Amino acid sequence: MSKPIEDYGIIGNMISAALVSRDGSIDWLCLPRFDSAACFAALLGDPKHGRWLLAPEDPACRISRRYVPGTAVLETRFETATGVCTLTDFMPLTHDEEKVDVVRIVRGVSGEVSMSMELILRFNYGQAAPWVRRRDYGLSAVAGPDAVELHTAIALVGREMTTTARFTVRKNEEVPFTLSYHRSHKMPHFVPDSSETMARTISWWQEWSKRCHFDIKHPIWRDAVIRSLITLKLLTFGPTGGIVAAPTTSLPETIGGSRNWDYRYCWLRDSALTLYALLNAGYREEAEAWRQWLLRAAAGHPEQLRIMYGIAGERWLPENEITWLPGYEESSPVRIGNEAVDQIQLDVYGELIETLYTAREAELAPLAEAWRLVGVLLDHLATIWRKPDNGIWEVRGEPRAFTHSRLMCWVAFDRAVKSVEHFGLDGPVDRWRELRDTIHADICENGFNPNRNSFTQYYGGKALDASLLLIPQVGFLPADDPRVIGTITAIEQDLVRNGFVLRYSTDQVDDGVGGEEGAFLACSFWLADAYVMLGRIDDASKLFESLLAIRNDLGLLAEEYDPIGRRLVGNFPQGFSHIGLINTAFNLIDATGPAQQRSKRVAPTDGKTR
Ligand SMILES: OC[C@H]1O[C@H](O[C@H]2O[C@H](CO)[C@@H](O)[C@H](O)[C@H]2O)[C@H](O)[C@@H](O)[C@@H]1O
Repeated sequence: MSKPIEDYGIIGNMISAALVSRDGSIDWLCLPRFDSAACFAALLGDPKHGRWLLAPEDPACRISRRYVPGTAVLETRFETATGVCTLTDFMPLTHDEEKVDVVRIVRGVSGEVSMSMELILRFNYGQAAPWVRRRDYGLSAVAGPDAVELHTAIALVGREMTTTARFTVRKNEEVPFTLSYHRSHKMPHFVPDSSETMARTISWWQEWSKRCHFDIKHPIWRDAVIRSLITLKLLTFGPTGGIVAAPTTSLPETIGGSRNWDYRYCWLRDSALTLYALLNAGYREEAEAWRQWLLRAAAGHPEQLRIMYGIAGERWLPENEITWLPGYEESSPVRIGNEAVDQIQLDVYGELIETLYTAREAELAPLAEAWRLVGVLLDHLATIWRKPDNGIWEVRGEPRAFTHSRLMCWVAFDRAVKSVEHFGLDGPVDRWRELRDTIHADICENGFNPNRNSFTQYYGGKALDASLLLIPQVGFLPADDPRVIGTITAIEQDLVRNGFVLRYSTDQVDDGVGGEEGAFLACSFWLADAYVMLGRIDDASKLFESLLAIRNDLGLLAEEYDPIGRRLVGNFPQGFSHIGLINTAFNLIDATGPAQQRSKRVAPTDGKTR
């Protein structure tokens, strides 16, 4: 039986991440990297697909939890009839991509608590039961290329391919457990001292989050922004700077449906908004690493530009279904890999070129190869911008002339022109200006439906699309242009469900998948941004507050929200949603926030305290 998505917290070390449920069970962990096979996959099945539980034996205990402030160290507090204890979960930082540890420390707070542990290791996404050997420090488990060592002083019992233990913890006692991954042909390693490692991990995260520049006059929003930044950092693959969209695969967009995708990859689309979020919050180093990742990933022939890449820039991400996992609340299939990698999505040219332009505006070190890449990409884009594509939402139905795709083609040429104008860079600027104007006219003529008084999802259609909320934000038309106001009004009328915004209506648009989906949270943040740009600050604040209210108790958001079932759905936690939160918060506290910066093509404020 699956647990609500809200029940999960994330811990991680910028190599991989684990989901820990309220009841003390790690139900998702891929080792050694985000995109490796999971060794705990109960999230998409049940405990026999792998999990690691540490919990009081008393099922009636009261549970509360929090992150140690400013960190990714999770603390769950269990109150039982006989005493209170905490469980602290974290993943120590590491420079070695192949040595990844999870540390869990049970600490007595008062009285005594009887605890039990259950470890079910199933490598290869819940399928491969390992060989388990007893060791003087605990156990070692091997399955093919993978091995883990469990270090504990507690006596272990092995039964039916499950390792269990029972122990009692009293006030001020600490009982640590560590699980350390290594390649099975290599030597195991140890986490030297779990308490010291915890102290080091806490202080690293607190130093990191102290760097956030967000006005302390708004403490609640500031906390939300810091949690979102920590989440974004946790989605970063440290060695390369790539940022995964989410650490999970196949958490469904509709419970019981088939809209289940693998998000453990890096999308070019999410890049420009990520850069604004990082730079405004003062994280230049991370922004620089992200830009470097983008440049390495996109390097090569412009016709071969992909819309997403693996965490090190891999291009081969074939999509397969895992038949032995039943899926979250029976939502099948469970997919590994993502077929969208081979799609044509023309907006990515605009996303990428805007990211490089913004980096230059923000005075990240100028890179000659970045400008060369822009020229090569635009030569190609000039020949293909009229082609039908799969669009921002990666539809698997018929390719169309999506309005948002063309909008971002306009952005691509616009930012190139601005680069020549602002930085004196060399390029065929007259040709780019001409193409920019041609695309602008084309969108206004074919992407706007006068009868609906709205821009539409694709040329000649009637359906709406929430991506059109970005029209003023990217500087295509001012927010008070009647066509923009008409589009915002139409979206408010047609795409808002119980206060949250759908990407499009699955009743009116055939996206080739079937079934419904929840409200896409990034789109709700974009509506709040559009309100800010229109000066409707109260509406923006209200919407932002209602988005904050649907975060789980740890401040985490999934990709979508089911406004009828009132629960988070989709992959979790999702970068796009948290990027939306950060950018909207900055827009709300500052008239020159990311939406204005983007529309005016000026630099993010680069971390100056507001
Ligand atoms: O639901 C349709 C598509 O959903 C995924 O893509 C979404 O997530 C991406 C990453 O944040 C985002 O860039 C994209 O715009 C979203 O639609 C999925 O990966 C696709 O395969 C799927 O068709």
